[in-house]
Amino acid sequence: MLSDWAELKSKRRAKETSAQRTAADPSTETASPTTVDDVVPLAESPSPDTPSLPLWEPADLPGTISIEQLAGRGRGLFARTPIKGGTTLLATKPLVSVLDSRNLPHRCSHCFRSVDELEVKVVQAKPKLLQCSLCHTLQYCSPSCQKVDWAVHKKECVAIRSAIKQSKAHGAVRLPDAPLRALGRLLWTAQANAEVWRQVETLESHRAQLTAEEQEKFFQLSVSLSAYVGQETLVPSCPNAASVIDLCSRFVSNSFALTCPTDLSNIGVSISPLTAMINHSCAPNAVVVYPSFPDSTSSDRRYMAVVALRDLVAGEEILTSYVDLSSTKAARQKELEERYKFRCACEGCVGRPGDEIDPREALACPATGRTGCRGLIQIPGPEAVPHDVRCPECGSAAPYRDVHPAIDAAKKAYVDADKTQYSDPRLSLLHLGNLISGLTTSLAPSPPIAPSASPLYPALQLLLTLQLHAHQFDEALPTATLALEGARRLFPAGHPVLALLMTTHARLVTTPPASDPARPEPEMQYWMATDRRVQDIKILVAALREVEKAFGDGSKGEARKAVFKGGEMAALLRVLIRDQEEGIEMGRRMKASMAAQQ
Ligand SMILES: C[S@@+](CC[C@H](N)C(=O)[O-])C[C@H]1O[C@@H](n2cnc3c(N)ncnc32)[C@H](O)[C@@H]1O
Repeated sequence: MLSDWAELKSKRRAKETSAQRTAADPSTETASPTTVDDVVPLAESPSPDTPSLPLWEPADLPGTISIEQLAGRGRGLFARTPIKGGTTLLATKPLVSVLDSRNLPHRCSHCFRSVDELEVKVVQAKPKLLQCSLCHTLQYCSPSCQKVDWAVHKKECVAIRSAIKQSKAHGAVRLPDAPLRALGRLLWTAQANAEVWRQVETLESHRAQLTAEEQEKFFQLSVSLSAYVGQETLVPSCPNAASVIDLCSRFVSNSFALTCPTDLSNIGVSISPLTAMINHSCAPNAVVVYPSFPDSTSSDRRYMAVVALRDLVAGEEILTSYVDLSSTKAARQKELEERYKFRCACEGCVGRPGDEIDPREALACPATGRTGCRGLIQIPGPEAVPHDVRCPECGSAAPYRDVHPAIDAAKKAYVDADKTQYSDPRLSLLHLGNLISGLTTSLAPSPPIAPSASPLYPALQLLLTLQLHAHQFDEALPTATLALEGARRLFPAGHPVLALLMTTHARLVTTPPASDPARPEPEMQYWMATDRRVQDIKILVAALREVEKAFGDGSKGEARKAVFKGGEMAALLRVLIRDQEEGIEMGRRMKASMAAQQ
């Protein structure tokens, strides 16, 4: 098969020298264009010639959902009946999920819980993860997780050991990265179960639309894959070069970020052919989450859920966003064209009448501090001459001078902060502090940038993560408040990012002072302020309601819904609410006994 590749490469080079690049499949050579825009025949408008993908009916497809073939965009999932917002539309187990290399040492490789999440359950002793004694790479939270995972890990373990050995011979220990390990697991799973490969083959491949650079990247990936899993595993599923490119292309356009159930950070990658049938919109009506149902078996924990963000009508297409909704339209469209090979013409990109101002590129109303006006002003283009800008909501005017240089400098500072967040979080905090003051103070006399605008919103998100990690809770509260204000403009109601920010905010405002037996007064006074504590419970309950909607109702039968609703994050909030209720009860008893003594 590698000779097949060599032939493909030399053919391509030959074509390139004559200023023409060829498509990946040698049997269907077509001249390819030279820029992303003209290389890719983008699926902009429905094309009646689009070949139909197999209409595979998965066993776990609920009766409320149908699969339909759409001209120009392949298959899609549709609501058969009206469905309430917050309903778990799909609860499915991905074919493969793997942790990225950064998370491998800290999380169970079967149920993906981190040491911190285990600590919530096992209070007495700091829990430890069990390491695979052969590869010393994967960790497990329990012998049962390790035992279940061994079915695939036994092959992966040999491959990882061999990859580590080879990398050592080249001077540095290098672990195969997450996409390679995910593809490896997919191939080993398919070897044992032919149905798995049948599902993989239903995924959309964009082989014919790849650029020369992508072909080169996939060529490198396929060489690494072949070395990692061995020819005997690769060839039965992918007998020729075209089929390996298809596999790589399918992986890129159909894989999902595996996210942590309690902070939504990316921790790895998943493949689910059922969920991958959902098409994209920048104004989505559904979202993919991993609620990690509490108090359930390890295989229950690994469910991927698709949750309705709002009520759906019968016949409505289910649409999720493939891209970060806080990024600008230009950035979203670039990613969709490059990775998913279509030009997005959704409501979020084309806009609705009255939606002229993009909150990602806006200034805040200059009167906000005085009047509380929540209006936004679109940032004028860099060529705009100094003039006054006006808030479209309250009409307040402010002098405007070009803010683009300050925003560009802040974007650079954000990239630096993002890069050093793990290696040097203190430096990251410093960069973010400079960035935020640059965006607020150096914009004067122009109005300040809106908290939803780029790069202030991503900077607030990163700052919040670092402050929480560094236990800087007092500093984190204003950051969370501002980030929540920005997020409300960027994400549709019911979105998990809003639920998470509401939860973080609620936890920061309701955390009691630490217990100190030598100085109990602050804690006593805290609990005896029962009216304020009752308000705190309301804040926590409001966050819980959001989380229950955003992470879904579990949809696994009424009896289980009470526990499963909202997943792990809701379970955590229920514990906090119970603690608060117990604290209030304690405060009331203290007040009563003090009154009795007087
Ligand atoms: C994860 S798949 C979605 C399901 C796909 N339609 C199928 O039949 O397998 C992603 C691919 O679907 C197509 N797609 C998704 N959303 C689209 C949209 N809004 N407009 C056009 N094509 C879209 C693109 O080809 C994209 O690479």
